Amino acid sequence: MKLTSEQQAAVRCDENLMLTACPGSGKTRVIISKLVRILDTVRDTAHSVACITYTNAAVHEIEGRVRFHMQPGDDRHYDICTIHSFCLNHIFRPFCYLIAGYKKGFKVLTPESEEFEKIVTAVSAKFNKFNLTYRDFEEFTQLRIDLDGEPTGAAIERGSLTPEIAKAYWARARADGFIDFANIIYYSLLLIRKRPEILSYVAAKFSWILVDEFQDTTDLQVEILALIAGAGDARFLLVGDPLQSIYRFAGARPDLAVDFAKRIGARTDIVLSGNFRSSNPIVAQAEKMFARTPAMKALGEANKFTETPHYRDGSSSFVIIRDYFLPALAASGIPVGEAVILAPTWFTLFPLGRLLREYGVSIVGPGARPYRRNRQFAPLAEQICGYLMEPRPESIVAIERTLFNTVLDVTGRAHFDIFSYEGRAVVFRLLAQAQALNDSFMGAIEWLESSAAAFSKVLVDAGYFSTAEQGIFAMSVEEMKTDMRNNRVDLANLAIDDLGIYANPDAALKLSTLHNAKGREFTAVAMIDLNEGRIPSYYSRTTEDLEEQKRLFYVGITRAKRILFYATDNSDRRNGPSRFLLKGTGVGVC
Ligand SMILES: Nc1ncnc2c1ncn2[C@@H]1O[C@H](COP(=O)(O)OP(=O)(O)OP(=O)(O)O)[C@@H](O)[C@H]1O
Repeated sequence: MKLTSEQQAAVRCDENLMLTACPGSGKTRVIISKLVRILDTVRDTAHSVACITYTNAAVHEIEGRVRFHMQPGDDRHYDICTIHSFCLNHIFRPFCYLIAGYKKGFKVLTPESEEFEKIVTAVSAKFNKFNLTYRDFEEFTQLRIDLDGEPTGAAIERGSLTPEIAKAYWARARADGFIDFANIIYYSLLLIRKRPEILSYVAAKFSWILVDEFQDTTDLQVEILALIAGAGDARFLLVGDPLQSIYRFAGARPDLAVDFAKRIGARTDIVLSGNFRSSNPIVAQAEKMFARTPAMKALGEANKFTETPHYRDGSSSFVIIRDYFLPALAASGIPVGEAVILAPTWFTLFPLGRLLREYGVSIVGPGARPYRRNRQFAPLAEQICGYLMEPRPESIVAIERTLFNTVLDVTGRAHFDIFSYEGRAVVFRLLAQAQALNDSFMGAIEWLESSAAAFSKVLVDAGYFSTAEQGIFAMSVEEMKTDMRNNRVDLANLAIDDLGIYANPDAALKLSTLHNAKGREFTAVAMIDLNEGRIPSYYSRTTEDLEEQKRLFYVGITRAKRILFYATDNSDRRNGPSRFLLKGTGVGVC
């Protein structure tokens, strides 16, 4: 793997290091090279290296890339994980028998699980809250615990939850033997704080701990790492970019990262300043927002692109995307699948998505589904609707995989023959049924009801479902309808394409919030809704809030490789262009 001299210096540094890395600077490459280098030193010892990343997607990416460098037996010496799985596997699981309520074990309460839904519904009912929307459910996933053990987080500070509801939720989860992500971190901290023998056991295990996206590590997480650092000989490579810290609402604070680095005496003099992602004009925009020291330089292939970033003001985001962004993509020969529309909040993306689809552009939705993802018929229905929208041979493999998981979910039986010739024939039968129903021009709800019945019959004939399991899809459709009604979806006008957007077709235009775009890159980016009040949002009152909004804007700019579009909406005359677009306070395009 080719490394720049800055990247090499970071990999070779054998002391504690806090590495500040500009956007697109190849942090992943550095972390992988470091991991491979450390493995050479721990192979014949009892030690390991932990590589803590921010998301499961990052875990998979690093795992996939590290595999090429591994020797047999190496897997005992490294763990690539999120901070939650680090705490779960190395602290909470081995010692949970010490905690009342978890003495006999536990199950993790994931937001996709049915138990999560049951617990949230039951606890909300106690507080007289019924007909929950996905926002209500989401608020429970945002709950956190502070260093004193008290409930906190945006859902309490500015959402609809109270500390009493949070406590009731956790008590109920615990009574049922479940633990959520917030408590995994909290109990792990308690265990190592109160039991020195546990702390030294954990600290002795690791010779190195590598932490990616360190700027978004929360107070409790930093405390856990600090205790481990104080109790053993583990060295730390902390990689991050304080200018991309955008999770304050989740408890992240860049100043904590700096304090921790000081506490462990980490070097801070190595910096990655080469950006391999973006063109010169885009890097120049980012530098106007935050001038870095040393300045960020465009070093990658995108260097050859010269398009200057555009600003457009229009009567709606849709009009700007239709009249300027899509033609700009076409003029540069960029497929829409390589482009993204980024907005400060997801709710403006829904109506935009619908207008774009009506205009004939296939899109990948803003992520939030109007029904719960664990509905048993939903994944298969989405994949098949995706295929109806855009019949691509690659989608067949995804449908097969989804069918396998759905059958496993419904029946508890793993039918590996789904991946055989016979299995593929069943998939084609499902697609033929789906197409026939689609051809009769029905709405999405009628299609869901009819296809639930038709698909069940195909699966019974194929031997994947028993006759007793035949009605499960229909029940699942009823649950999806209830969810959608609660989420105020206009069922009468729901189209089959509305469901297909969740199947994630590669060739579709992506719609995402700025937050969800973190860590990703796109050939072309249109940032929309860039009005005062939206970014910075109305909620941003303090200097810290405003700084965080500025960093969010910066994350948006730095996702682009070649084309960057800024759009404001002049339909609401009270809110002019965001200060981040102006000279002096921003990129200076208007
Ligand atoms: N030494 C190098 N030579 C050529 N390309 C490189 C080098 N290092 C990294 N890259 C490429 O740069 C791109 C950006 O890398 P990566 O996604 O790791 O960025 P990042 O630092 O995580 O960015 P961000 O903080 O914005 O998410 C990748 O396509 C990667 O392959």
